[in-house]
Amino acid sequence: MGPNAKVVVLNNWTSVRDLLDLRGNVHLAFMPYGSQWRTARKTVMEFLKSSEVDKLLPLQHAESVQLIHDILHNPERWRDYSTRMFGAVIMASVFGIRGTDISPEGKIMTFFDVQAEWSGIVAQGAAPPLEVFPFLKYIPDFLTPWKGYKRRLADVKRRQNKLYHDLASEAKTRIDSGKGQDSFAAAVFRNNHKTEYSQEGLDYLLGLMMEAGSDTTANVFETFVLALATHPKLQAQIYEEVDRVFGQKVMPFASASSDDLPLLRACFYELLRWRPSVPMAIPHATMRDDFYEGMFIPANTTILMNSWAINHDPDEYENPDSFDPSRFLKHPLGLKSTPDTTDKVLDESIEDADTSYGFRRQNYGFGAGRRVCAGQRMAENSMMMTMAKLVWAFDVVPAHADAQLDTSVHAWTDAILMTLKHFGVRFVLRSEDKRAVIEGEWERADGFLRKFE
Ligand code: HEM
Repeated sequence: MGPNAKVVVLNNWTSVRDLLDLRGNVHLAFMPYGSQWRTARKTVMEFLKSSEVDKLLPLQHAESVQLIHDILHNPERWRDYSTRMFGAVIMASVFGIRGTDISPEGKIMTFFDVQAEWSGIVAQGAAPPLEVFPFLKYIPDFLTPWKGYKRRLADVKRRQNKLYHDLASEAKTRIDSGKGQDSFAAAVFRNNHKTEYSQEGLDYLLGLMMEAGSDTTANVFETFVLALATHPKLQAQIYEEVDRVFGQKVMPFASASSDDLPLLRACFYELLRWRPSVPMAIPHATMRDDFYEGMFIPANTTILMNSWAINHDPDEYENPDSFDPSRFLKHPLGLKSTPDTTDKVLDESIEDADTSYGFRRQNYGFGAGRRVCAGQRMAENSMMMTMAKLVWAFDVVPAHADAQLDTSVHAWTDAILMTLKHFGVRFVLRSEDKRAVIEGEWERADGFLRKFE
């Protein structure tokens, strides 16, 4: 909760547009909106703008080849490999370091471990509501339901800081020795005479990219695997599309610009709508007093954007709880009708909002307002690359033919970042010829990825 213990939950897209996108007088609870944030956002946007991010496609291709090769050889560990892959794309592009290790002590798994712990600690209801009941701080820790909360928070923060610091130091040493010159870290170190980040600021800025870009994307990919296993007819249609474009002899190289894969792209949009991995986005907070539709919202009120409710609004989406990518083939925003666009003054500055639909965003899975996800294009490239290869290589089926896989909300953990609980799937190689193609591509990919060692 915000410092004044007040919370406003935005449950429809028009209130998100009005309060976050058009007024923009809010900031993120975790890093106040101010000059420090503006500098960081500018640095991050420079690296994540489409023209720069598309240069990472060969890396995303090579890493996704490794993912498919890993699944082919050891399908039981597919989730470890998916975690590794999305972490490794950020490690290589941000720090210039290759991430191959999937042992629990390796950098990527340590990162995911710390991240899961942090996400659990800050989840709604897991932290003591000290702003509402200040007397709680006088109650001995062992008598509260949040027993050990402070110690756990301090411990996770210490582990996180150490990990970020170690990664930044390793990147610096490599960059000083002439390696990793085109990484985000190298650009940040080169320009630091202008931006003047402290050591802690640098560690945090680089760590933030890892935090923001890896498990979010891994979660969406894992949801795709579940969607394939539970929608065999749809899977056959996606395979048909991928096969038509790439054929049998090469592994797909797909990206956000692949206009010849409309169904695959629709799957990406539908995954973000159906099961948004950050269902309440990141808490924002108002900087000053405000009025909205007759309501007074004092400064320092926490603003929660309920992407889940927006994405499942039955007035806007046909059968909102069904996974149905075709809705995005019928309507660019996946809607059953066009929302009213006439009542609001439009502001040309909103990124990624479609003016033809009254500044409604294409989807709300990436948040909204000034703090909207900076990595949307990078996420779409990574997802298109991996989804196309997965479908090209394997038929994804439930582990037990007669078992019904759960796709209800109960199949996910309840935390800031929704993660799928265990579910059983098998990956059936589509043809023996493809095994040889995968092995050949893997050799080339491994050669490419060696430059990050
Ligand atoms: C499908 C995958 C992804 C999802 C669902 C996602 C979702 C989000 C959400 C919900 C936010 C908070 C927005 C808000 O508060 O309104 C966010 C912020 C952010 N995301 Fe993503 N994200 C994804 C991938 C990425 C990638 C690949 C990167 C690249 C490193 C990235 C970088 C960022 C950054 C830097 C921010 C913070 C922006 C700021 O505070 O100014 N994200 N993301």
